[in-house]
Amino acid sequence: MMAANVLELKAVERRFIQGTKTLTILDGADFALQSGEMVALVAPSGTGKSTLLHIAGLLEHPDAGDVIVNGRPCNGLSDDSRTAIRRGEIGFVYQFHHLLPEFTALENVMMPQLISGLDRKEARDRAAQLLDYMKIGERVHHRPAELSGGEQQRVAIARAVANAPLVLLADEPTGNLDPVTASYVFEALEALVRQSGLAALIATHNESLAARMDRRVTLEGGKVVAMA
Ligand SMILES: Nc1ncnc2c1ncn2[C@@H]1O[C@H](COP(=O)(O)OP(=O)(O)OP(=O)(O)O)[C@@H](O)[C@H]1O
Repeated sequence: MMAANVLELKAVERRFIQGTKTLTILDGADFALQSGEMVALVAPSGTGKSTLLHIAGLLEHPDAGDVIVNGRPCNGLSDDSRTAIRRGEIGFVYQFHHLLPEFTALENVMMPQLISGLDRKEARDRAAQLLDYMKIGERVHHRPAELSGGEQQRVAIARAVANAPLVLLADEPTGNLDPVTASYVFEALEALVRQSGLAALIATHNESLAARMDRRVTLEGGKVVAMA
């Protein structure tokens, strides 16, 4: 049996008006991500990787086409329903960690779970477990500014998966790190994805990390195409 598609993009279009020009960034982009799969999105700067991830993560609407999360077409849904799907099914990791500076690592990972209605004890236990898994165990009570760049990113990854999403979308998650730290953070991310059966679409400029994923796609003429 084929694995289920947890995320699909169907004929997605996205244009931006810049001055008098219209930039066509996505032009009939189709893509499908199966559960348990790790896919690298590798494309030159400015071709639309972030745009595609934002649309896939229901942070932006496409101009045409649809995003289907776990079999559910999302474009026609209300903002509240899209937000509920985003919070429950999708985790996002950015190049810069975007952790809340006044909260500890543990509290940062608890936050999305508390917003989803989990009680403090459950949220704390799961956060501690995830941080342990990401090898932050000893530093859970540190604030982001007291953590290294690699540690901050590992906390951001733990936070992204705190609500046990189906899909993890990451926009250059190691882009801000030196190669050794990038590789270490990626290893932790990979282990987490493999262990949880999560599906991940990861934009990266790092060829050696891309080579470790199940497949690689790029953007050409506004479409998603397979890479060798
Ligand atoms: N809100 C916006 N308004 C106008 N133009 C935009 C907007 N967002 C993105 N663009 C343009 O769309 C193009 C694609 O941007 P995007 O950020 O998706 O590229 P990217 O492939 O992620 O680039 P990078 O690798 O540099 O992050 C760029 O030319 C950008 O200037």
